[in-house]
Amino acid sequence: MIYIDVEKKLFSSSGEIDLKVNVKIKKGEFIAIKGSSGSGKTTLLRIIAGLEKSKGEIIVFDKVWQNEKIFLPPQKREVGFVFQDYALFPNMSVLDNLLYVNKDKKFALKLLEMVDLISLKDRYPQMLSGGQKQRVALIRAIIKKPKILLLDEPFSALDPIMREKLQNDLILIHKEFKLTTIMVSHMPSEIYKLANRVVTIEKGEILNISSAINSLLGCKGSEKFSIEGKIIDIIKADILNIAIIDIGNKLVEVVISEYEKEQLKIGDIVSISTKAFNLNISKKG
Ligand SMILES: Nc1ncnc2c1ncn2[C@@H]1O[C@H](COP(=O)(O)OP(=O)(O)OP(=O)(O)O)[C@@H](O)[C@H]1O
Repeated sequence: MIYIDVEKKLFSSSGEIDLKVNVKIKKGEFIAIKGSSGSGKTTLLRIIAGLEKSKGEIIVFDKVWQNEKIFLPPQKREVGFVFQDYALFPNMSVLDNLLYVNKDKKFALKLLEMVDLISLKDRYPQMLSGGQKQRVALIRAIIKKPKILLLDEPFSALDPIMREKLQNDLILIHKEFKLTTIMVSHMPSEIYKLANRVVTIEKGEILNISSAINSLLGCKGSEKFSIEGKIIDIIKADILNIAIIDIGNKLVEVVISEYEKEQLKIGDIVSISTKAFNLNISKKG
C-alpha cells in the first residue's frame, strides 16, 4: 500500500491555497488526477517525486519516503516521471538513453519492441517525431522498474492518433508490469480508458475519489443521454437561439429557449441531456 498524506501552501495567481492531499493507493492501481488549472496537480506529483518539499508523510510499500524526520531525495525514491515535454539526452541514441538508466539491454530491447521502436534504436532524439520521443521517454521511465510511475499530462502535446497509440502502449505496459501509476490528465477519454480510480482536486483539496465511470459520466438514471461541454457562442438563426457547445474536440449546436438564453452565457460549463427522446446511433461510413 502507498500512503500519501501531504500539505503545502501554494501561491497561485488568485491567492494562497492549501494543497492538502490524503490518499491510499494499492499496488498496481492506475490513478488519474483531474481538476482545474492551478489546483495543485503537478505540485502533488513533484512532492511525491521529492522534487518539492512539503509537510506530512509518504510511505511506499512500508518504506518511508518522507515524514517529519526523513526526506529521501528524488534519486532514492524509485519513481519514473514523464512530463509533457520529453527530456531525452540529445547526444545519445534511443538505446543509449535507455541504457543510461538501466544497463539491462535485454529489457531495453523488450521495451523497444513493445512500443514499436526497435527499428529506431540507433537514432538520436532530434531524428524522432514528437510521439516517438514521448514513447522513448515513457519506456525510459519504466526501465528503472520504479515503485511509482508518475505521468504529468504525458500525451497532451500529441495529435489524436499518436495519443491513442501511446495510450494503447501504456495499457499494454501497465498490464505487463503492473506498475502503480499516477497520471495527471484533463482528457476524459484518456482517463476512462486508463484509470481504475479518479482523484478530483480543486483548489488544493480532494473533491472526491471514485471510479472512472462515476467520476466522468454524468448520466443520471432518469436521463437517456447526457454530455458535458462549454458554451463558446450563442447565436440567433431565424427565430431560433442556438448555443454552440464545445464537447471536447467537437462542436455541437443546441437550440435553446428564450429563458435559457437569458440564464446562459459564453464560458458556462453545461450539461446537455435528454429524457424524452430515443436517440438513434448509427455507424458512419
Ligand atoms: N513550490 C511552490 N510554492 C508555492 N506555490 C507553488 C509552488 N509550485 C507551484 N505553485 C503554485 O501553485 C499553483 C498550482 O500549480 P500546479 O502546477 O500544481 O497546478 P496544476 O493543477 O498542475 O495546474 P495545470 O493544470 O494548469 O497544470 C500555481 O498557481 C503555482 O503557481
